[in-house]
This record gives sequence, structure tokens and C-alpha cells, in this order.
Amino acid sequence: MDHAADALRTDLMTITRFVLNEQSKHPESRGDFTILLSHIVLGCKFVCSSVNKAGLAKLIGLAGETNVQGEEQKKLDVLSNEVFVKALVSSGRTSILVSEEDEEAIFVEAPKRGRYCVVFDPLDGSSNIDCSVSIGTIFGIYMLKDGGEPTLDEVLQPGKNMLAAGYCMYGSSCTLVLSTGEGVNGFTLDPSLGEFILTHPDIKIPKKGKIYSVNEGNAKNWDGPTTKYVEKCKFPTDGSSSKSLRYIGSMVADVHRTLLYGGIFLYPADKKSPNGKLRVLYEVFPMSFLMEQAGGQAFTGKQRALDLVPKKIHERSPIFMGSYDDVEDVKALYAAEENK
Ligand SMILES: O=P(O)(O)OC[C@H]1O[C@](O)(COP(=O)(O)O)[C@@H](O)[C@@H]1O
Ligand SMILES: [Mg+2]
Ligand SMILES: [Mg+2]
Repeated sequence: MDHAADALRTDLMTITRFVLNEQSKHPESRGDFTILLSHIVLGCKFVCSSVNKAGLAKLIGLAGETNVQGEEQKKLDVLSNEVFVKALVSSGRTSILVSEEDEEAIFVEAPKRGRYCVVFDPLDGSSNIDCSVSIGTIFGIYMLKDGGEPTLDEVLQPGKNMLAAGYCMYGSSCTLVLSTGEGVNGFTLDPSLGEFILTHPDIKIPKKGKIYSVNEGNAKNWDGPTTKYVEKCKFPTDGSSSKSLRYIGSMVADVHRTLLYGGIFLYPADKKSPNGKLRVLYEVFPMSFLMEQAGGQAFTGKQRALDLVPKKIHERSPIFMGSYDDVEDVKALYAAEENK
């Protein structure tokens, strides 16, 4: 193999150049979105570096401990929230921020105010922090309507109105997956360069998968269609092979695997939590947006997830997302239940 020729053929694309290329497709663009995204990327790099040190926390007092100067150190989820709020406000491009960690939405004051609203889960999968299992950040971006004072209605909108969505997974590598509504692309952080490099161009989810991903410990409280679906995964009656179960318990990691390998991720309703567990604005919507952009589907048990109109910023919804055919099977079971 001629390595020089091979190197010339391979395009090295940083996330910055990727977003600038996207921007050049919209001549009317003022570059605001590019600046906003660069601040999100900065937040991800900062959290990634803190997550990498988390295992040392108890030893040297990095999180939830008192450091040598006697200062109280912050827990990772609190720290991540502060990092993202600061990064987003200082971009000068946001008006409203909705974070899982803040009860109320944050309205950015002029003159720092900009054209975008960002909804985010600064650290997803928090139960996995202390055992060094993959965790992540999830975000979605809405554009502000022109004119007037921003109100909560700007973010209480269906997910299909999002301009962009993505997540960053802090795992064996740090991977940022992004969609600006024209497909899905994945970037991996090169820690020595401090740059995200395009490593997963144009991600497409397989049409059907061999994996299902769910917390089966809740099975005794599931409804009929969910119970039937999971039974079908294990004991198919149509001659197909059984599906394998994989469940990490970090939505970012479970959805990332589902996007790349195919299959289905579900967090259904159950008798104890009739609305499921996952939050519509900053968990269900961004991940559903990515799934659809990659050719998959996302369904709530009643409707297309991206058609939901949230009434409250921390509203929850059941969710089934993944390969097109697998979600189609779930939809058929719910339709059959309704026609009984
Ligand atoms: O432990 P459970 O009930 O299976 O829930 C797991 C789910 O909860 C979450 O951890 C909730 O997110 P947070 O950690 O951001 O609260 C998801 O990442 C994950 O899919
Ligand atoms: Mg979460
Ligand atoms: Mg969280």
C-alpha cells in the first residue's frame, strides 16, 4: 500500500471545518450557528476532561470532596451543568436554556442574548459515573421566532421543529454525534490534538437489528404491547432468530450502540411511571431526531415522538426508538391493542 497516496485520498475533516462547510451552503447565514456549536463543542471537551479524572476524585478530592485549599469541590453532574450554562451564555447566541439540572428555564439577559434556544441534559447516565461506565451529554437546538421577548413557548415545541440535535459520549473514546437536519455524522476527539475528527460520516441505522435494550427489571409493571414485544424478541414465532439483550443504563451509550449496530432501545411506560422515565425535551427529542435522520423511527406508544408538544419543560414520555422495522413491530402491537 502506498501510504502517501492513501493519506491524500483520506480527507481529514475537523468538526469546525465540517460546520463551516455546512454554513457555506446557506449564504444568508451570519455564522451564529457555527459560533453556538463551537461553544457546545468546548463544553463537551471540558466535561470529557473532567469525566476522565473522575476516578481519581476520591484520591485527590476532585468531586464532592474538599480539596487541599479547603474548597468544596463539585459533583460531576453539577459541574457539567455549570460548564454548559457558562459555555452557552458566553457564546452570545442563546436566549433560553433548559437543563435537566435546573428546575426553571434560564432566560439569557441582553446584551448576551442570541437567536437560539438550547435544551440539554449536561450529564446523562449519572448512575454510571462512579463505576466509569460511559456517560454523555445530550442537546437539542431551536431557533427563536423573530421579534418580541422570548417566552417559554419557544421551547415548548414539537421535536420536529428542532434545528439540530446531538450528543457527546464520554466512553472508551469521546464521540460527538450531530445532526443539523441533513443526516447524522459522528466525530471522535483526538485528545492529543484537542480536535473532534469526522470518523463516522453519514450514519445510517440498519433497517432491522439483532439487539433489544431495556431495563427488564421493570417487566412486571409493563403494559400488554411492551410485554408482548419483549417476549417476541426472546421467543420469535416467525422463524427469525432471538434478539440479544444489551442494557448499559446510560441513554447516550444505549442509543449510540443502537444507531451503529441497529435494533431497538425502549424506556416504556409502566404502572409505577405511566409517562416512562425519560424527559421529552432534552432526552427523547434529540435522540428521536437523530434516529429519524439516520433512517430509523421513534414512537411513544401512541404517536411519532417528534410530533409531541410538551406542556412543561421537564415532561416525560415513554419511548421506543431504533431500526425502522423493529419500531414498526412495536407500532403494530400498539395498534392491535387499540383495535381490540
Ligand atoms: O436505571 P434505569 O431506570 O434503567 O434508567 C436508565 C435511564 O436513566 C437515565 O440515566 C436518566 O438520565 P440522567 O442520568 O440524566 O438522569 C438514562 O440515561 C438511562 O437511559
Ligand atoms: Mg439523562
Ligand atoms: Mg442527567
